[in-house]
Amino acid sequence: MRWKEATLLLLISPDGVEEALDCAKAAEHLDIVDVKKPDEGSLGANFPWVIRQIRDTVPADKPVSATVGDVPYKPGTVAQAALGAAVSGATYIKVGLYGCTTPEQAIDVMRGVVRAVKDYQPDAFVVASGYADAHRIGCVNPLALPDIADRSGCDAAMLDTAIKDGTRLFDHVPPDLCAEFVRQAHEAGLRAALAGSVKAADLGALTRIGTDIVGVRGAVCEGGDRDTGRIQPRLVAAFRAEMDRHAREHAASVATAG
Ligand SMILES: O=C[C@H](O)COP(=O)(O)O
Repeated sequence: MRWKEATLLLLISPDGVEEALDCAKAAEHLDIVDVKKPDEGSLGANFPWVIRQIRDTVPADKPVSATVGDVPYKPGTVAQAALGAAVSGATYIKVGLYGCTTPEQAIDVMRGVVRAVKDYQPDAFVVASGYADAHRIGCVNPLALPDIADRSGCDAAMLDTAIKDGTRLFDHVPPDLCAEFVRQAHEAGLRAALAGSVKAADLGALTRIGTDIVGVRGAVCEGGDRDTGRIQPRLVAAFRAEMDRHAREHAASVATAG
């Protein structure tokens, strides 16, 4: 995919084909459609045929991403699953390194994923995801993700939250540490993606620190509820409008400072 420098992209995660249709209605307001199965975890993997149906549902110019799951430390299993997501039509492949307790384990898993996916589709975009609330599940430190992504040949480092209990990205990794995450990712030539019950109120900070992709579900679901609410095209449009407003304000303040 061609990357617009210094632009925050919006990734929205429908839970299946019906919600992907709602994303398609709001296609002009989003950048990436991310297939997941929230009832199987924060980065729960959906079925291959769902990925394929969603690829057929959303406009061809919108990349489809797929989560491979909150994965165990089983590099062969995960590499094979990641290839399955790519064969099913996803061009962004996201892996949640849930069962990796050390950077070495995480690198092991992601090297396998990168090889499996890029042997099949060299321009696929591979994302290594850690968890902002890693301390609650005992997995690898979130700030290790840029180095893990870099050393395994990924395209992006990401953070999400593992436990969706209303706590947000910044509750676990405050903005100054997220800024360090983004800085390290950029220094390694990677993109930085951030998610975790992100709300419109977080967009100012995410914009200022130079985040490349913001991942959202709950904030664009009816009632702000990622489990019982459905994605609403009008909420996607409103969220995008807030992103655009912050982008304009940030550009103006940079121009003034310069
Ligand atoms: O990748 C993005 C996630 O689906 C974020 O979901 P959430 O905003 O409900 O935490």
